[in-house]
Amino acid sequence: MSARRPVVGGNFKCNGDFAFIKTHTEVLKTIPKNNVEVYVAPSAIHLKTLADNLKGTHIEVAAQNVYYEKPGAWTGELNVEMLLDCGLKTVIIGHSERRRIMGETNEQSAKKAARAISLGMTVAFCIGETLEERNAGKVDEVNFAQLEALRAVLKEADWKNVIIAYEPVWSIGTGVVASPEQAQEVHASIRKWLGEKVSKAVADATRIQYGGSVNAANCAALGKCPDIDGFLVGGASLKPEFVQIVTTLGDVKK
Ligand SMILES: O=C(CO)COP(=O)(O)O
Repeated sequence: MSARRPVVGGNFKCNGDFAFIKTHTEVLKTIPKNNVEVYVAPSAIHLKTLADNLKGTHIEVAAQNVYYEKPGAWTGELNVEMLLDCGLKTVIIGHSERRRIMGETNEQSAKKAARAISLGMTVAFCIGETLEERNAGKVDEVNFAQLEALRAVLKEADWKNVIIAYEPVWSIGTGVVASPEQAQEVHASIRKWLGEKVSKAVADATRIQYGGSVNAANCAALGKCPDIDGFLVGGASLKPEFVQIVTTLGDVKK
């Protein structure tokens, strides 16, 4: 067994209402307390309600995004202090939907991560290539550029607060999951990059989640890969299937 604790995140994205949050709370409470760390990220408007609902359980609530500035005149944004005030410890940063739809750059994503980490939060930092980039043989180039922006703003000690989420854009919400071989290959090169650019200790300790069309049927094969430490789940995290994904990962990582 790896020394890295498996970790599964559920990214609800821009879905759900308060009635859903209420019924899904009961589903989430059935997640077994095993060797897997679990966080779920509802929309900003549902954060406090879900955090209150899950208080005292082993399921952590995380945010999907945060701004990189201190509190101030930033209409429409949330700052790190607000997330902490909500009792949150983890925030997803740099999801491909933010990068590609909202136009967030590598540098902006890195600044968000740095500020969250400087105030003690853990960051699930998303990276990943498009199909066009993969077909052009640029998988490492794209992922390493996204990671390099993060490396540039962190000290070595900060990496203990980083989870990397490798989410190939072509696999997100498409039903086209990366094969275990494809995912393992990229996870291994990310770990090698960490070893070369940060340190061997950080490479060994940093958890790398796979994200993109993960479901109850494909998670066991992915979870058996040595460099896949867990998943960031989108669509399936809105369903009872999410419980099964956590259970299965716990079993394959025993
Ligand atoms: O983007 C994702 C998680 O952040 C993955 O989404 P899907 O699991 O719906 O493909």
